[in-house]
Amino acid sequence: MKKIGVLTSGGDAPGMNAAIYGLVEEAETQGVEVVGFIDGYEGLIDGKAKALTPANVKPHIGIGGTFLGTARSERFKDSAVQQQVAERINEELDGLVVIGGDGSYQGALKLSELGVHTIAIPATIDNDISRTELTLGFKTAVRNVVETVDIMMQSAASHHHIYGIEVMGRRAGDLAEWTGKALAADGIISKTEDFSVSQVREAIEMSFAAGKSYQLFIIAEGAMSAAEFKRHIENETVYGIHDFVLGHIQRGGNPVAEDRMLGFDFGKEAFNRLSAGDTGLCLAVEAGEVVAQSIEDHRAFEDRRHLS
Ligand SMILES: Nc1ncnc2c1ncn2[C@@H]1O[C@H](COP(=O)(O)OP(=O)(O)O)[C@@H](O)[C@H]1O
Ligand SMILES: O=P(O)(O)OC[C@H]1O[C@](O)(COP(=O)(O)O)[C@@H](O)[C@@H]1O
Repeated sequence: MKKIGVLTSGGDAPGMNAAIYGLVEEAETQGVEVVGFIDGYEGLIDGKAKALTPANVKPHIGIGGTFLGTARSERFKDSAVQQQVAERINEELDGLVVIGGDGSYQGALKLSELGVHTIAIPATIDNDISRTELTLGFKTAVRNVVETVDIMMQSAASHHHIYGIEVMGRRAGDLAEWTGKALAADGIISKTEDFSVSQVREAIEMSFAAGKSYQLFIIAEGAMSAAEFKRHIENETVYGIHDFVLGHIQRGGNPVAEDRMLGFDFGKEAFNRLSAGDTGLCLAVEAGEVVAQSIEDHRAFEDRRHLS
């Protein structure tokens, strides 16, 4: 193996830069060159890349986002484009590492079917990839939500307000569940079927009766919007709701140590897999260890707690 490529794709996730570092550092020990494609599959299509070394990647390991840039590339979904890209990559490189979420995995699978040696690394704040205990960025997003809501609650407590806060997660409820627990929320709506006006009313009444100074409901974006939550509660009870969408504050921020360390491990393992001649694999955490699985098995995401 002489030269490999790496790209970050889909929603950025803190820890992506650490994964690139783990890959580049391991590659250097084996004398293998690494190029980083700019803006995910967009850079792959246009041949936009830069040479990566441990020295030029290291300054980014403590920073959120991805210094390579990322994109949601519609162009790459076209099979003729995939074919052209695969032909070029097969001439120029000995392998490719794709760092991204479940959408990016599908692109990685296509490339591997077209003969490009491809390994995928799970990176998304949603933690919505099947058969891995963790995705890169999730723990940092949990930290972001908890610290932000802690601040918001100081005002809520002063006014005895009821907050309905919508968190990200696309179709998955992990971010809502983890942060709701950490914040001792009065209710966590992580799936649509978790929502019941009477339960929310009861929770508010119990909370007030217990003398709590504020009420907090954490809502997964895939379950319902904070605006919908407010509408239901205000139409069907006497209570008023302050609704918030936390938005992209959840996705940025310097990665927590766990996301950096996991990134290093994923990057290193991705290199070792390519070096062993593997392809069509994605990395995962199982019982706390980094393992490799077939990307194809992830197609249906059937064993995750996805929302309908
Ligand atoms: N079925 C597919 N075939 C080929 N490429 C895909 C497919 N689905 C997604 N992709 C590529 O992966 C990119 C990222 O996917 P997206 O779902 O936006 O984010 P994530 O990877 O974070 O889930 C898409 O913009 C597209 O370029
Ligand atoms: O930033 P965008 O493009 O509006 O996308 C928002 C979506 O991206 C995420 O933040 C991350 O999703 P992915 O990692 O799957 O791309 C979701 O939680 C959210 O639904």
